[in-house]
Amino acid sequence: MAGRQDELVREQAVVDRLYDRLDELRASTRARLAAVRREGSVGTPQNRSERDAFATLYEDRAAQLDAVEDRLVFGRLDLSDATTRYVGRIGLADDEHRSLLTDWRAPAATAFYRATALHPGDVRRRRHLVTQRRSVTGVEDEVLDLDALADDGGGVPDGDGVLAASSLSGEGALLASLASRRTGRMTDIVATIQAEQDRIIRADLAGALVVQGGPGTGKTAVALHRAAYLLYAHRRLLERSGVLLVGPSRAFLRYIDQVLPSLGETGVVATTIGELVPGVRATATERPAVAEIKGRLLWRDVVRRAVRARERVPAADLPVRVEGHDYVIRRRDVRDAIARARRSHKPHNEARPVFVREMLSKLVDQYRADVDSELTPEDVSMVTEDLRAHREVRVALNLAWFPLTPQRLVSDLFAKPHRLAEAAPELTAAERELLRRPADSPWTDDDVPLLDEAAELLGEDDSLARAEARAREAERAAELEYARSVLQSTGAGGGLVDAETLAARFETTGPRLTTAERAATDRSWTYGHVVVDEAQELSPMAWRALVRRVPTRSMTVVGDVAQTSSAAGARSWAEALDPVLRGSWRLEELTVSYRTPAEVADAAQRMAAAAGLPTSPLTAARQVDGSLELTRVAPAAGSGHPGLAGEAVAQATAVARTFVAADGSGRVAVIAAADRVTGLSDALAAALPEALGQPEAERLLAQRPEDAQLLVLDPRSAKGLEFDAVVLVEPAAVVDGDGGASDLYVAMTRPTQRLVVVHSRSLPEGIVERVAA
Ligand SMILES: Nc1ncnc2c1ncn2[C@@H]1O[C@H](COP(=O)(O)OP(=O)(O)OP(=O)(O)O)[C@@H](O)[C@H]1O
Repeated sequence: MAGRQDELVREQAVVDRLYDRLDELRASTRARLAAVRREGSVGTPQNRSERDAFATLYEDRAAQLDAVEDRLVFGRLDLSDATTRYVGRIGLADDEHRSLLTDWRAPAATAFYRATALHPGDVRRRRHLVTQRRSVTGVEDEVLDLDALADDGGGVPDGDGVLAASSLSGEGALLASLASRRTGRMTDIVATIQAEQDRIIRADLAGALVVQGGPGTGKTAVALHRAAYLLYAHRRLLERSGVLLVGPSRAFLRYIDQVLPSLGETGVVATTIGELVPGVRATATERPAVAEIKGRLLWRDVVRRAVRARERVPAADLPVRVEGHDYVIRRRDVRDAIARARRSHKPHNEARPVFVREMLSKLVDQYRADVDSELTPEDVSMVTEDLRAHREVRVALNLAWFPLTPQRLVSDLFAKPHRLAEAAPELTAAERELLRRPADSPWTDDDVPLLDEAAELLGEDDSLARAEARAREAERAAELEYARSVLQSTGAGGGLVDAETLAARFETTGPRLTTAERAATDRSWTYGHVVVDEAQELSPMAWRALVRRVPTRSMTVVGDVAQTSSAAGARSWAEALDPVLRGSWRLEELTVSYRTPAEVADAAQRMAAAAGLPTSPLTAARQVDGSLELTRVAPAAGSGHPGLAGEAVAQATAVARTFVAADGSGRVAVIAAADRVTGLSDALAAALPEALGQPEAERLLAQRPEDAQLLVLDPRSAKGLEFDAVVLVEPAAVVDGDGGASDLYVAMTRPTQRLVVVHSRSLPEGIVERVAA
């Protein structure tokens, strides 16, 4: 063991040096930040704005340096020119700019993930360093060029050498990471990215890349590491335009929210479809049949027609009397004014001033004809203002060109049957009836793409724009005042620069926000790249809303069409993407399951195949003894299945004893059809004190749902998440639910260690392997 010990000592010296360097950089960044802050808010606005910019820069850098503490360095490459390269979370150099540590995203680190015994390139040996806090606790070597190492007397250190021909890179480190207890938060995989994943992570920025893969193949991990890679490789472009990450739910976004910061990236905007439109928050869930209808692309036309319906020629001419004069709001004039406003090609609300201006000028013409004399410009503006202020005129013009918000437009469509009938003739009466709901109903995820469509066609409400313009004017006046005071106090200005020019130079562009903050509050922001996870759930209308936000179509789309549970989601990528991306997307596939043990993955694959789901091939990376348990319960007499619930609770507490630790690690989920969740949850809570003891029961029951180590949930809520162990209750009932066999596929593939299936009905086909007679 002496060889191995020596290696550990040598590596520890390197690791110490790297952490020392990290500490030095932290200290100097903090010192600079403190110096900038000390200067405070004195000086010209320009000085202040420069200082703010530096403060933000140093704050970001300090946060980045703090975030890389854990496993700062994890790899080493021994190259054929006898040099050594260390790979870690960030790049570090010494004072003379000599590289000490290579950022995992740099081209020089690619070989760490890609070199194989067959194609070693210039790599002779790849070493994985295992560290705990700042100590090196293990090394794992893969010798890629056996001849070269034998020549110079090198070799595989004893202990943890791994097969050079292994298909998994850094197998020991990988398997250790896969078997580790789950914490309820996803961790990065930067030390053990596999070659097929690395190729996707580093793929070109341009175009839409679709990553299809079965459950647990690392799609989410790959999508997040790709976002970090793209920000590194295209920093100038993406820092200005931003990266948008779209996930299926807030709970999911919380599950993954530490991954990017741990990779030193904090500027990504994360959202769900339900939060895509600022000012709207979807809180309700749609019935599947309604979700399917709302997802259809026909809403493109429906929303357009609904907007057009608010630009309308009245049924008859309307006489009005204003300040003693008689006018007629003529149908012909309204028709012409509508045509003129439409020709401006502006969105509805923004084109409204054109319509109003046109109508008022027609009415002034009537006045002119009436008084039969030339009008001075003052006369014209007085008459125009009288007309504009007159209530009846206002009402008539509003009816002809109604200013409205996206919320009002969409809500009216569902609350007023005649509006929907007029705008959506392609829907059947039964479908329209399904959509009907009161005007004040809460928004659902499926409404949001329709609201976005409406916002696009309506544009800003000009009353809002006017209010903003007034606010800007006030701000500008304040700046002008400030500039005057500067001119006075410095004695400058002798005809060379006036207060207004100076004010224009000082003019701020609003509060100083980061790209991410600005992007998140601006509906019309266009991003440099969009990453979509669980993308199979998106409806055609949701795709439209997303594509609108990335005109370059630079996207990473990850998902699994065999796991689709939304009625509006995709069953094939071509069906989902061709209408919006017109064939300009490329497909990659991931096929190794890193999460689910082989026995469980195989059962899930058999079930999915028997149910006809469009699965990708799936090979499990590891075997775990006893990972699949099937428990049949006899249906109990009387109402419901108390026997089933009782057994589920007993199994859940038993696995909790094995997997849930008091230090907060370990996660166990009971997954059941949605209508059983509350009952099972109550039964489990009631059983805990006796099963696990009062203190442990209290500890577990006090946990917030998002941190719960033992919880009951339905398959849809479990999507994208993982647990050490899962107790799956009555799979046949899961298949009977809205998500069908896809939901069961999701439920079966959540555990990293053990799946316990408790059932009273027959198991869906495939779960049990049929042995040929
Ligand atoms: N190269 C790797 N090294 C270590 N762990 C990995 C690697 N690839 C994936 N994993 C782990 O495998 C698990 C599954 O990954 P992930 O959640 O990204 O899969 P997924 O394909 O998105 O799954 P699902 O389809 O169920 O949403 C995670 O715990 C992830 O950290």
